[in-house]
Amino acid sequence: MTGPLTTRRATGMLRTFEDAGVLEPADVHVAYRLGALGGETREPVLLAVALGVRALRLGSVCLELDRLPALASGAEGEALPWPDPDALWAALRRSPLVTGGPAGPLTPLTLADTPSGRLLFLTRYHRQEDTIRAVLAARERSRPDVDLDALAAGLDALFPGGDGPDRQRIAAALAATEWTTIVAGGPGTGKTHTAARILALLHTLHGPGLRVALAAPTGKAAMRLQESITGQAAELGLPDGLAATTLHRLLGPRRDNRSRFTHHAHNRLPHDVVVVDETSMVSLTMMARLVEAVRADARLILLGDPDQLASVDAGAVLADLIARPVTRPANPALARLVNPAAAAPGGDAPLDERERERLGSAVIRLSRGHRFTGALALLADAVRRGAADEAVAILRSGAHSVTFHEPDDLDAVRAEVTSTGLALIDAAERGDIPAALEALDTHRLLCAHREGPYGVRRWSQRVLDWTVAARGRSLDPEHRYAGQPLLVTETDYDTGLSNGDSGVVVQRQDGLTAAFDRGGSLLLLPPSRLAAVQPLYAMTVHRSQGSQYDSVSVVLPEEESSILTRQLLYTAITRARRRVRIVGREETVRAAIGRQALRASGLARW
Ligand SMILES: Nc1ncnc2c1ncn2[C@@H]1O[C@H](COP(=O)(O)OP(=O)(O)OP(=O)(O)O)[C@@H](O)[C@H]1O
Repeated sequence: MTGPLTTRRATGMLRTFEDAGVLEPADVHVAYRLGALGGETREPVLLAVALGVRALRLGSVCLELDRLPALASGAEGEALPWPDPDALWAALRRSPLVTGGPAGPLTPLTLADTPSGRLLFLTRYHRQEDTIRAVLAARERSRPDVDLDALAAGLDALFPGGDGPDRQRIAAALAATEWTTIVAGGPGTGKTHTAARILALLHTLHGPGLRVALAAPTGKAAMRLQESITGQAAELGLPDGLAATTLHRLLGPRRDNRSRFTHHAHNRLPHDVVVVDETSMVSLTMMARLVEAVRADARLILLGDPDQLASVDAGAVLADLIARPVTRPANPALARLVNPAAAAPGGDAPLDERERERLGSAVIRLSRGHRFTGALALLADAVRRGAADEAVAILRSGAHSVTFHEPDDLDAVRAEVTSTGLALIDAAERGDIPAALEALDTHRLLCAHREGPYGVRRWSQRVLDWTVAARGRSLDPEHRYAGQPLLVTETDYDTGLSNGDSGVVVQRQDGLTAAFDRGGSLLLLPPSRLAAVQPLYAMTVHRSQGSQYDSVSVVLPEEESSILTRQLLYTAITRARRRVRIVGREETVRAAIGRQALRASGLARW
C-alpha cells in the first residue's frame, strides 16, 4: 500500500465498535485504507471489512455475515448497532472492493453464498481455499491403479489382526487406493506407526524406486517423524536414509517472498509419496502451496490431530478437511480389503455411520491409544469430548500420572523443576551430551500466555530462581552457562536450526558448546554462532505443539483469558508422555473445556 502509515481515528459505526472493544485500531485502519484505495466510503461496508480483518486476526478465514452479533458476547454485544445482514449483503455485492471499480481492477474482498450462510473473505484467503478445494477435488476424480491381490497380501502381512475393523489397516488400505488420505488421531494412536507401514506397503506395490518425502510444519515435528520412521525402517524393510524436513524446506523457501516457494503448480515436487505429520499446525496458506506443488499422480498422506490447537495463522485446515461434506461413496475396492462393520473381540469398535461415510473422503480416525493408558489418556479424552465433570473427577482421582494443584500449591512443581534443572546442569558440566539432551525433555513447564502473572516470562524467572536456590550458586540467564536450556526462535538455514528447536549448553574441553538433537543426529555449535535463541525455562503451549516430554506442568491462566480454550488444554495435556500436573482452579479447567476455539472458514462447507 502507498501513502503515509498514519492511523485515521475511527468515526461513526466503526468508532462505536472500537469503543466497545470489538474492533482494534489496526482493524479500522486496514478498513479505511482499503476503502480509500478502492473508492468505498459506505460505513456498513467499511465496518464489515474491519470485522473481517478482526476475524482473520483471531484465526478465522472469513466473516460469517449472518452471524455477526455472535462476534461479541453479553448484553453490550447485543446492544451494538449490527448491520442488517440482507442490507449489508446487498451493499457488499455492489461494493467496488468486491467488483472492482473506477480506482482499478483491485478486488480485495470476495463474497461467498453457501448453503450454511453468507461469507465475506479477503480475496487472498478465498483464493487459497479455492486452490485447496479444486486440487483435492481433482485428485478425488481418479484413484491410483493398484494390484488388489498384492495389496491384500501386503495388508495381511503388515496388519495381521484378522478381519476386525482395524483402523490402522483401513488407513493403509485408503492410502494405497486413494491419491489423498487423511489419518487423524490423538497422540499415541499410531499415526506414524501406520505411516511407516503405509510406506512399506507402497514400496511393495510400486517397487524400491519410490520417491518419498516426509515433512512437518516445524523442525521439531519433522525430527520426531524422522526418528519414528527410521526406527521402524529395518523391521519393515524400508530403505535407509529416509529423512524428514519442514514443509518450508520441502517446498523450497525463496528469499524474495515468504509465502511463495520454488516448488509450485508449474514446478512440482518430484516425489511419488508425500507424508505430512502434525497437519493440524499447517496454515491455510501453506496447505494451498503444498497441494498445488504435489504431483497429481503422487500420493499425499496427511497425519494429524484435529482436536489440537490449529495453526498460528488463520484457518483450521485439517479439522475443516475432516468436517467437509462427503461427496462420493467409499472406494469399492475397500470392501475387499477391510471390513469396517465387523466386530472383533478385543479389537477396535466397528466404525459408526459417520466414520463409514467419511471413508468416501478418504478420512479415517485412529481411536485406540497405544502409548498412554490410564488416567492421562482418560483425561485427554474427557477434555477432547468436552466432558468437564469427568475431567475434574480424573484430576481429583489421586492418580499418579495426573495431578491437580491450586495456584499457591507449588511444592511438587518446584521439586520437579529443580530436580530436572540440576540434572541438566550436572550432565552438561560433565560434558555428557546425551544425558543433558535427555534431561532437557524430562519435564517442561507450559503457560498459556507469554506475559502476565501466568505467563512464560514470569514463570521463567521463577524456574531460574528455584534452580539457583537449589544449586546454591547464581546463574545469569544473559550469559551462557553449562546446563542452560535454549530455544531457537528463528529458522537459520546456515546452521540448520529451525524455529522451535531446543538444545542445551554443554561444557567441553575446549569451552562451551550448544548441543541440539536433530532427529538422532547431534548438531554442535559454538554459542557465538547462535543468532536467534533464548533461554528456555518455560514455554507457551503453542510453542510446545509438535513436541512431547515425559512430564509436563501446565500453568493455567485466569478464567477470563480468551486464549484459554478446550484445544489449548487438550494440546497442553497431550504434550505429556507419562504425567501431567495442572496448576489452576477447578473453575478455570471448566471454563477451558467449555470454550471451543471456533474458526470460521469456507473449507468445511466445501
Ligand atoms: N498397532 C499397534 N500395535 C502395537 N504398537 C503400536 C501399534 N500402533 C502404535 N503402536 C505403538 O504406540 C506408540 C505410539 O505410536 P505412534 O508414535 O505411531 O503414535 P502417533 O499417533 O504418531 O503419536 P504422536 O502424534 O504422539 O506422535 C509407538 O510406540 C508405537 O510403536
